Formats: sequence, C-alpha cells, structure tokens
Amino acid sequence: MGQSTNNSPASTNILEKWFHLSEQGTTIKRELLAGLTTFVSMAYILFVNPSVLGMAGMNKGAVFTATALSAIIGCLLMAFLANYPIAIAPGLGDNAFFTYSVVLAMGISWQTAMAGVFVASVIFTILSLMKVREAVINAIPHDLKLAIAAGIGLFIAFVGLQGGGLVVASKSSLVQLGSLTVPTTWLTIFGVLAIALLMAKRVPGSIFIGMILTTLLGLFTGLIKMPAHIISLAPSMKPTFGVALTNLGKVNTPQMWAVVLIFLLVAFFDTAGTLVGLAQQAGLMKNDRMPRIGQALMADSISMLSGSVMGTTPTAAYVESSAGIAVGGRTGLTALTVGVLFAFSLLFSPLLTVVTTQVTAPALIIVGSLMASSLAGIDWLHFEIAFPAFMVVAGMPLTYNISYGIAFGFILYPLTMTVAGRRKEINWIMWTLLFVFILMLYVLNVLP
Ligand SMILES: Nc1nc2[nH]cnc2c(=O)[nH]1
Repeated sequence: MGQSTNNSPASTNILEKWFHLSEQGTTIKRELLAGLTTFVSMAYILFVNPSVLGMAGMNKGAVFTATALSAIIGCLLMAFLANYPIAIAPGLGDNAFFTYSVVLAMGISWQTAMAGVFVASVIFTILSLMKVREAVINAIPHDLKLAIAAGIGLFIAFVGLQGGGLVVASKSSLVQLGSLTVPTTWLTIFGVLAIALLMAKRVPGSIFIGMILTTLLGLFTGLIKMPAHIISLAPSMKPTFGVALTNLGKVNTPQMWAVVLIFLLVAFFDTAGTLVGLAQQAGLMKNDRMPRIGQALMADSISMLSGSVMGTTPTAAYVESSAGIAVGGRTGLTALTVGVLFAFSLLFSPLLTVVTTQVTAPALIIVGSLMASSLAGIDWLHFEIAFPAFMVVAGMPLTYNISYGIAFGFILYPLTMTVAGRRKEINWIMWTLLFVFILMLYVLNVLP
C-alpha cells in the first residue's frame, strides 16, 4: 500500500500479469511512449471523421463523441482480449465509402446507410467467432487484397485533393488543377508540405502536428475563425444514437444488400490485412500465422457494432499503429494507452470548428499515400494478376466509388487467371464472388 506511481511493484505486477511485458521484452515506459506515439499519429480522425460524415448530413458533434467512444472500446478490447499493440478507430476508407459512394452517389439516407453498417458488423462479429474466418481470409487472392488497400488510398487522396481545392471539375477533361489564386487552397498546400516534410524527417505524429500548424496559419491569417472555447463536455450523441437500429427495416433492398456486402468486405479485409502486416512488423507472428487473430478481429467487430449504434462508420485496425510499434510497442498496454488518451480527447470538441476542410484535406492526401504503399506487394510481372489489380486501383478514384473498383477486380481475376492456365488457383469462393459482383453492378448501376 501507499505507492501510487506506475512503477510501484503492485501496479507493475498487475500490468505484467495482464500484458506479459517481460515475455515480450518490453517495459511499461516503452509501452506508454508507443501508445502516445500511435495516438498522436491517429488523433486527426477525431476531426476528419466528423468532417467527412458531416457531408453525409450527420451531426458533427455527435460523430465526434461516437468516434472517440468507438476508438476507446476498440482499443480496450484489443488490449484485454488480444494483447496486441494495435489501435482501433473509425477508418478513413470506410467513412469515405459511406459518404461519397452510398449517401451522395447512390442517394441513400445516412440513417439507412448506418443501419447497413450495423448489419455488416453483426455478420463480421459472427465471422470472427467462427473458424472459417481463416478460410475466408485465404480465399481472396493476396494481390487483390493489396489492390483494395491501395485503391482506397488513391480514393481518399482524391477526396482530399478536391476538398482542399487542388483538383476541381473540368468540362473537357473531367478534372483539372484548381486555381492557385484561392487563399484557402494555400492552406491545404501548406498542410501537405508541412506533413510531408515532417514525415520525411520521421517525426512521430507528423499528421497531427501538420494539422495543428495549418490550423494556426489559418487562424493567424483570418482564413479560419477563432473557436469560442477550447475544452467542454463531450457533445451529445442524441442526433445519431440508435438511428441504425430504428432504420433496420430499410436495409432489405437489393441496393442495401450490395452496400452491406461492401462494408463487410472492406471492414473485414482491411482489418485482417492490417493486423497481419502490423504483427509481422512487431515480430509477433508464429509460424507465419497470427496468434489470437480471432480475438483481434473480435475487438474490431465489436467496436464497429457499437460504433454503428452510436453513430459512426466501421472501425479498422489502424495502419498508424506501426508508428508505436516502431518505437517499441509490443503488447496491449500500448493499445490501452491509446484508449485512455482518446478518453481525454473527448474534452476537446470545440476545436471541431477550426479543423476545416482545408485542414483535413492534407491528412486525407497523406494517409492515402500511406495506404497506396501496398502497391509494392502486387505481382506486376504477371498480366493475369496485374490487370485485375490495376483495375481495382484505378477503378476506385475514377468511378468515385470503392465498390466498383472491387467489382472490376473480382470479375476480371478468375477470367484472366483461367485463360492464363492457372484455373487451379481459383477456388469456389472466387467463382461465387464473380457472380455476386456482376449482380452487384446490376443492382447498383442498371437497376436504379
Ligand atoms: N487500416 C486502416 N488504417 C487507417 N488509418 C486511417 N484510416 C484507415 C483505414 O481505413 N484503414
């Protein structure tokens, strides 16, 4: 009794018992530093998520609170169920699909779309519990999984370039460079440069720091208005809480089933792929397999489920966790630290008004470039693989729809592989998906 510091024998013993720190060759101090590093690398989502979902018509304050709470739930579950140094929060790929493809392009209300997220998360949770999850993960060709991540990267970068005014519509060529005489566009240019240079210098939390610098420049030049307060109680989730449940009845349409399928595919494969990549980076794979992958998927699926009820799009295992792993994070204590910091951040909602589109745009562009790095793993030398992968990557930004990119790849892949004499490598799940995606194109494009 009487000792209350983190390093007291009692608390050390508890943390040791929960997280097996010495077995993983790590220390409390290193895990806390890793958690702080990952948190500052991903804290931008607290402002970017309300900005993107706000465009779908959702209440920004409620989304802010739902974002923080779903991240807290995800990180705590990751810490205690799976003991991995991996943080969870609403993914940029998923919120972009929700707003730009489902709500704005297909004209589905955000309320119905959120009910779709809920249904997808229930299926995801069931899948995480069942042993077939490994079979499903292995059934999708590695190159297509990489192409999906890279395509989403290009898509969100495109969204950022437009949001920041750098790319605008053109009558003759569809897109062109925006005007460099617009002052707010220069805020975005400054933000991209600031973050890119900080990243090139390997500064932890580059995105967060770059966004703060851009906001300060905006405030200083009068392009952004001063906030009324800096801290306050977290905004109420009343405008969004439970909406997914009250709209469940509206999911029963062909369009919504197609949307549910894409939410499920993106959420499941994004998290599964990211988990394995991060576990490899941390040296936590055993015989080329990830121990406790079921628990880690479960942590994500439950936070996605609770997020959809509270009012946010699917959560993902964050690629930014690699920043904390790079500074030594190896256990769930890193994830727990991120969760605690998200709890503190609930107080900072008044800053939502200063984080404008020009401030969030650089984050989208830079995270897009990070996600595009999976292009490196694609087998470009074999046309039967390279072309379907290319069509996934090019299809997402150019059709402004993540589902179409995925559909192009899944329809082409079994065909090009078969003609190339590699039919044996295509399993029945891929043939089934070929027909599912042809049906999906019909439902999303021809039927309406
Ligand atoms: N894996 C992953 N990491 C992210 N970091 C920010 N957004 C995302 C996302 O959608 N997926």
